[in-house]
Amino acid sequence: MTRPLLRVKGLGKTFVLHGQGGLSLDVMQDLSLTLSPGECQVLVGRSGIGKSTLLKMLYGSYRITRGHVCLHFDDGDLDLAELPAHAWHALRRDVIGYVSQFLRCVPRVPAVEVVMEPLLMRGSDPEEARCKAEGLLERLNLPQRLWELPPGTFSGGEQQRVNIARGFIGEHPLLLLDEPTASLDATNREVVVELIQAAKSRGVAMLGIFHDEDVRERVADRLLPLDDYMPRPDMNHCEMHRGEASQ
Ligand SMILES: Nc1ncnc2c1ncn2[C@@H]1O[C@H](COP(=O)(O)OP(=O)(O)OP(=O)(O)O)[C@@H](O)[C@H]1O
Repeated sequence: MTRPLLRVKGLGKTFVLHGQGGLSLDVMQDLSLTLSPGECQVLVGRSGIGKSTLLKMLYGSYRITRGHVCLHFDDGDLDLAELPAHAWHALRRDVIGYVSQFLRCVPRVPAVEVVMEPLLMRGSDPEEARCKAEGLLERLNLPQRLWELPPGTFSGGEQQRVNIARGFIGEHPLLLLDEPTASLDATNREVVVELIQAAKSRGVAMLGIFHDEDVRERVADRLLPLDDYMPRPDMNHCEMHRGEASQ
C-alpha cells in the first residue's frame, strides 16, 4: 500500500476578529484525513462549512489553530503546524501547488509569463518553461492572441484557465484545487478533468472542491464530508465567544 503523503490529525480552526473586539469564531474541530500519492479526495458539505478554510490552512494562507498537518518525505516528516513562516516559500515552490478560483493579476505581466513563473522560481530553463506554458494554454483553449497580454482584462473563464495552467505547470506532489472549474464551459471542464487524471497517474496527491457534480464524480477517489467537523452544528455555522483563542 502507498504511504500517505499527507496526514492531518485533530485539525481545528478559530478565527479571531480583531476588528470586532477579539470575537472568536470556531469553524472547524478535530478534522483528520490521510491523502496518498495519486489520490484525489474531494471536500463536500454545505456553503460555509469550511472547505476553502481547510485548503487555505494546508497552503499556509490561514494559520493552523489546533492539530497537526504532516507531510511525509523520504528523509523525514514535516509538521506544517510548526513550520516557521520563512519555510513556506520553499514548500509552495517545490511541494504544494494551489489553484484558486480567482487569478491574482500582476499589472503588465503577460499571461504566458504568469503561467511559466512557478518553473522559473525553481530555476528551470526559460525557453523550456515558456514552451510548456504555451502548451498548457493551448490545451486549455486560450486564444494565442491573448498569450502575450496581461490577464487583468480577461474574462472570468480566461483568467481561470491561466490560473489552472499556472497551477498544473509546476507538477507539485500535492495540489490543492479550490473550484478550478467554476467559470469554465463544458469543453474546458473536460480539459481540467483530463489534467487531473493525468496528474493522478503521475502520483500527484490532490485535495479539491468541485461544485460540479459530474466533475466531482469523475475525479474523486474519495469524498470527505466536512459536516462532522463543525464545532456546534446547532449554532448557525459558528460558535461565538470572546477573547479565548488567538489566531
Ligand atoms: N478570514 C476569515 N475571517 C473570519 N471568518 C472566516 C474567514 N474565512 C472564512 N471564515 C468563516 O469560516 C467559515 C467557513 O468558510 P469557508 O469559506 O471555508 O466555507 P466553504 O465551505 O468554502 O463555503 P463555500 O462553499 O460557500 O465557498 C465561514 O463561516 C466563514 O464566514
